[in-house]
Amino acid sequence: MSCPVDDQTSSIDLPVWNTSKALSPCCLSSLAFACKEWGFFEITNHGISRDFCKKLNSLSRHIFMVPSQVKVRGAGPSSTLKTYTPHFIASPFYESLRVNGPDFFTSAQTSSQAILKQSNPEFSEMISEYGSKMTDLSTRIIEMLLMCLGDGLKKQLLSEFRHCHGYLRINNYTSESIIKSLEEEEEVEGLGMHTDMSCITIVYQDEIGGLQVRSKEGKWMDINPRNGNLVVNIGDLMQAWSNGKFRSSEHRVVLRQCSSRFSIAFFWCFEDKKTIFAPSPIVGDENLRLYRPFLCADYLKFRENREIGKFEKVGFTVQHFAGIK
Ligand SMILES: O=C(O)CCC(=O)C(=O)O
Ligand SMILES: [Fe+2]
Repeated sequence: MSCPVDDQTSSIDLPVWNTSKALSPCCLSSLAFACKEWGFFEITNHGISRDFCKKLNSLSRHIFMVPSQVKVRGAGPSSTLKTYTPHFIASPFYESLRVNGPDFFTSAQTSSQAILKQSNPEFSEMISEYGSKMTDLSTRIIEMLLMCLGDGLKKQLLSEFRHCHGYLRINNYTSESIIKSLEEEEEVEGLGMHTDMSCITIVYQDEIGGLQVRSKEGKWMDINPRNGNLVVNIGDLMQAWSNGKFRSSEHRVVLRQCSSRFSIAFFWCFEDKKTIFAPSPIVGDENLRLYRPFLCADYLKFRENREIGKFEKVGFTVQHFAGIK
């Protein structure tokens, strides 16, 4: 994983949804196309300013700066609490802090208290605001996706998502010594190829960039959101629920010659006890189902247990778990 990456990449122009405007039929069809082809699109006018993210970055940095043993000890056994993911789990260059909704404030207080040995109300307030904005956005994104699937489906199927819940991962990528030794064009994987286990994920990444999506042909494409846009991607649960109408794409993060990178990923997921089974109006009259029904919690367990120490490595996706072939 620490080997330099040497693929040739190009960047991809994703459609941008201006969430403060009414959705035109043309915008809806380009979003529908992007969700099928790439499983990725961007959103703008999302209510999160650059200054807000910079401030959150600097507050998070205080937590990440704590010595490694203190963070691991403070967050408790990561296998049970999953609060803090230290370096060398997903990659040598990656660590992350998880904050659970719906009460983001309390969860952030607990995490910061456990690691810093004192609460950090400013951090918790900001996380709470971020979490609640992401929750609202997720609901609207799901509505938009249902509209992409066909006329009238939003009304018919929205209740399927009524028990969704969200959590955040604050991601810190650092690798100063290795990154500094890289040649100008060289890259390393900060987070290896994976698919997300969510319905949808909303990602803020700082100006360093590095997020890439893998095309159907296996080519890595850079995602460089402009003007502070957030990136949205389809996760495995949505791919299965939509009977493959939306694609949960493999993606990764590459690091170039820089000392650190900051991102926040918000995962919007079905409740653990939901049975994922594509509704008939989506599957259509031919009834060609691509996935057998499965319990959401069972899929999460499958992913977690099959990848001891490997985080969200691809190779075990919803296709392997529930795909009908
Ligand atoms: O850091 C990023 O930009 C993306 C992170 C990601 O893919 C994830 O946390 O699942
Ligand atoms: Fe991801």
